[in-house]
Amino acid sequence: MSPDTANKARLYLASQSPRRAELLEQVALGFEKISVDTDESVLAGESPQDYVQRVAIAKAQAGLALVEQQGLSPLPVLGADTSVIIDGQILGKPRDRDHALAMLGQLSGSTHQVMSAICLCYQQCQETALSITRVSFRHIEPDELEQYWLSGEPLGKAGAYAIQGRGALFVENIEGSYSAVVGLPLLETGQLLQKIEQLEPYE
Ligand SMILES: Cc1cn([C@H]2C[C@H](O)[C@@H](COP(=O)(O)OP(=O)(O)OP(=O)(O)O)O2)c(=O)[nH]c1=O
Repeated sequence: MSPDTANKARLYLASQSPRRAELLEQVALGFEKISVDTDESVLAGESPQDYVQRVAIAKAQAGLALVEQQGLSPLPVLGADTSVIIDGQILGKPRDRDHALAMLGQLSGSTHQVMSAICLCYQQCQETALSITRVSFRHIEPDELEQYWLSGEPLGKAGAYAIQGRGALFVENIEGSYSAVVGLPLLETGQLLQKIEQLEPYE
């Protein structure tokens, strides 16, 4: 494993999302990436808030277990989850073209929420934060949706769009945290890291 930035690592990023790594680089928070595999199925009756937080916690805990198993240097482990919520429905990453077009069709001409949860685990401590952003889309024509799918951008993105990419052409308004929509609420990440670094190390 090699450091992902020139800065001294302050945390492990338990994520395969290139966006999350880029966001940490943007604010010069030194980190090392670790890879974990987490089941992202929604539980019956689970609220969107509970869902994103539970998955972020699961990713961080899986990362912490890996760090301990491999005897890596002890640093906080960050897990995150981002979902798009419309009419109480949780939209994750699209399975295929039809799924992506159905999601984008739902988002067209309306307002949705993007929920991004983070969890930092360090020894016996666990801190979580939830960021909720409102995003409004203009109406999108069916042929635009098709073109957007063909660009390849919807795959791997919650709600089948990327605000940091061509998806920005659909965004009429955003109220909340831009970085949280891209995948990692940076304000909360900095705050939780500071908080967890100040805690007494576990004896
Ligand atoms: C809404 C939106 C989401 N996304 C991305 C962020 C996340 O990578 C992805 C949501 O899926 P996640 O399950 O949160 O993350 P992931 O599977 O990509 O990565 P990992 O679990 O390994 O950490 O959607 C954007 O890049 N731009 C956007 O505008």
